[in-house]
Amino acid sequence: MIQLQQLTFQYGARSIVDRLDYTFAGNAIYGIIGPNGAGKSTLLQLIAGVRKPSSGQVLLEQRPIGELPRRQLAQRIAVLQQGGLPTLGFTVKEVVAMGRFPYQNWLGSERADATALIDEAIEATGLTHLANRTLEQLSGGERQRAALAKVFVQQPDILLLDEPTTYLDIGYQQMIMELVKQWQRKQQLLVIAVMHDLNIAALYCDQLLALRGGSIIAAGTAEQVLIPEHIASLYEVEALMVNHPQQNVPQLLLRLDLDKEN
Ligand SMILES: Nc1ncnc2c1ncn2[C@@H]1O[C@H](COP(=O)(O)OP(=O)(O)OP(=O)(O)O)[C@@H](O)[C@H]1O
Repeated sequence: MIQLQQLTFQYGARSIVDRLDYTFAGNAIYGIIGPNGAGKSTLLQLIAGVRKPSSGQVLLEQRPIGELPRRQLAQRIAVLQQGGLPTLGFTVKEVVAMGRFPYQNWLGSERADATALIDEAIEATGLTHLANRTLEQLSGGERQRAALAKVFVQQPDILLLDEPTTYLDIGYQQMIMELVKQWQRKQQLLVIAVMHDLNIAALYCDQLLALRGGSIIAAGTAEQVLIPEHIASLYEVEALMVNHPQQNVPQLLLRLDLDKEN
């Protein structure tokens, strides 16, 4: 469980994250939505412990996140950054194995052999045939899957995803979200994902948190959050909501101003 208590982050006098109170309970996928510059990535960095709050706090099981030793934090929280992984000449297998760093001693070895876990993660992400290729020889979608395999082997109980499907075609978007969902359900993880695609967010997230100007303007299920009034207030667009015929969740269509076209 992650609790935000009056969480605030400022650049100079400007509050990027402004006195947030919110609880992320375990075993669910939370989506953070909101316009560009709303403070979504900053919030994720505060939860990851890579930024320090200006005031207020992030609690992990009642303890301020800044008090936890780095290594212990890395065993609990994994972060999938925007754009996947940098390409530095490492193979898929080498990069995935790096997910085990938090469990290794200073000689780079760990008590249990993690080879089977690494192979399993590579297989689950459909990368077995690419395991010995270097990252620069992969497509963007394959690289994103390698990044996901790396966080799988980190065996966290909290997974933070910063726009996990950006730059991916719809096939890869669905594959990444399906993998995350299957893994989340199997391991009962807490997943917190910054999402730009509201329709994907509605399909995969159990709860949504809508941010604008560093404040929460709505929180709840997709049905509660994705209503035209909120969409207008977040993005300044007029939305038409339709029901997904299979999943019974809202999906968004843009309303066109037909007068403007003539
Ligand atoms: N180093 C910095 N100094 C000053 N302001 C910054 C700095 N880094 C980010 N900001 C500002 O903080 C605000 C929030 O940025 P953040 O990246 O958290 O937004 P976001 O909601 O993730 O946006 P996006 O959807 O565009 O990724 C933005 O207005 C941004 O310009």
